[in-house]
Amino acid sequence: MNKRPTLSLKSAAKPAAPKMRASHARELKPALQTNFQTSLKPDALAYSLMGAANAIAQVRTGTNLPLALGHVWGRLPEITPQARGAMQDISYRAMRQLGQSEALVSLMAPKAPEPLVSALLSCALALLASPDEPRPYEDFTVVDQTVTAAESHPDTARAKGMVNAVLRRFLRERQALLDAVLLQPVAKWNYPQWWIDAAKTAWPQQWQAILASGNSAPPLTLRVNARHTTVEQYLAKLAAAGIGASQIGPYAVRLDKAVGVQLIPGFADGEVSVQDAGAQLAAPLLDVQNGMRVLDACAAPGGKTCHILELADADVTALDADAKRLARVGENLQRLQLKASLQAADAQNKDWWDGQQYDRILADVPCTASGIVRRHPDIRWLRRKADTLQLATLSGKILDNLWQMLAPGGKLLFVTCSLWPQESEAQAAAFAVRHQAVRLDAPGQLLPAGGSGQDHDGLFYALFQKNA
Ligand SMILES: C[S@@+](CC[C@H](N)C(=O)[O-])C[C@H]1O[C@@H](n2cnc3c(N)ncnc32)[C@H](O)[C@@H]1O
Repeated sequence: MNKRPTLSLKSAAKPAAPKMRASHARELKPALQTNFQTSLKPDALAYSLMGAANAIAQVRTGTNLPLALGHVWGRLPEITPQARGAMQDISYRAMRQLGQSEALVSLMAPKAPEPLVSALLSCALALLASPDEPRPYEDFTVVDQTVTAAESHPDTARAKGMVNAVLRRFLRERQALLDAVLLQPVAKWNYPQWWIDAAKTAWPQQWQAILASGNSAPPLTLRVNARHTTVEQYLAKLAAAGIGASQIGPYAVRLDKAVGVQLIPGFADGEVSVQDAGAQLAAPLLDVQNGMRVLDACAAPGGKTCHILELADADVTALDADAKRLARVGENLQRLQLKASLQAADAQNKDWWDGQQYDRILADVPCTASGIVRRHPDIRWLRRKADTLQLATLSGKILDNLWQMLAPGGKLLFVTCSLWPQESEAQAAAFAVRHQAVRLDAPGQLLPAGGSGQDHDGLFYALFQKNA
């Protein structure tokens, strides 16, 4: 029996939605129920669809997808690893196609559906309109299981007939419906309109490729631990385990097909870590030598902290404002058998600092994360246009504070995973002027890229030196 759940969703800022016809243009009501307790069996697609829909409904009211999935999984003691994987897969697909799915629903449903119904339809349509060939499930199975899922939950049961009608109509009129909605940029690109406009303004030549890249599934890229092995040796180890892979950076190996970390040879022993090839540029650029005092000022979860320590015997302080996230730096250091001092503190302040200047500072500042949307397809639906300026203001304060902690002759590496110049190049240029900082050679803006021999997220790097 489904219990009437009690927990209410955090009602955060209203999410951006694609253009809707008049009857849909009213505010979406926040979902009132997030407890996902079900009589469905974990091996049924309906079970995974309902779990994924629950997570998507939470994203639409401001919760990030990993957290939302965590809430759902936490309420399902009987869940299997397969069902967890299926929920993850469906919800990530749904995020990548949300603009299109919501536009389709807006075209077909007689009135705006309740949030959980809308989310369930988005999950089903992401499977039925999947760009993959073949599609992940038979059309008939998706429709049947979505209707079963709708029937199983008190928030969706009344909409069962409408769900059935919408999905069957989509199957009958697929091409005509798609042709109609794809005239809307939000449906075509699957980003909020302000995001599409920002990409066009910042990157007039590349915006389409950038948006398309954010909708692709990310590769699984590993960083080979230089203290343990070499890329050549590790590639041989992968080959022996029957795992296809290629080198795409000095320490970066991209697997041909993603696998769970438990299946990656040597992962538990610290031979490799999961890290995007673009992010792997940070530690070498920082040019850390043995014995240096290094501050990693926005360190969690510690990918770059660990890479620095794989390359040099340095005295590293890993600082992060989020104590929970900082604990993950500790876990990563432990797996890799590395040591750093962990400090939960705000990089805008000096109250935690012992007054001794650093030889190197890494400032991988908080940003909109617009360069890593292929890994986090929920970000585009969670961010607001005003976030860019707000985050740029915060990161400017962090940079100004850190500069005072840098020794004369020392280097500060400023990093963002943003595509927006306000957070990146404009910030770097203004910083250089404010502090008369010498700007050293660094990649600047790396747009997200795939293709032979490379594959990385969108990142920005600026390297500064303090006059001696
Ligand atoms: C881009 S992430 C860092 C990723 C990390 N360098 C890595 O490679 O794994 C930015 C981090 O900044 C932290 N942060 C946000 N505001 C901060 C502040 N005022 N002071 C210090 N850390 C902050 C966040 O908690 C987050 O972990």
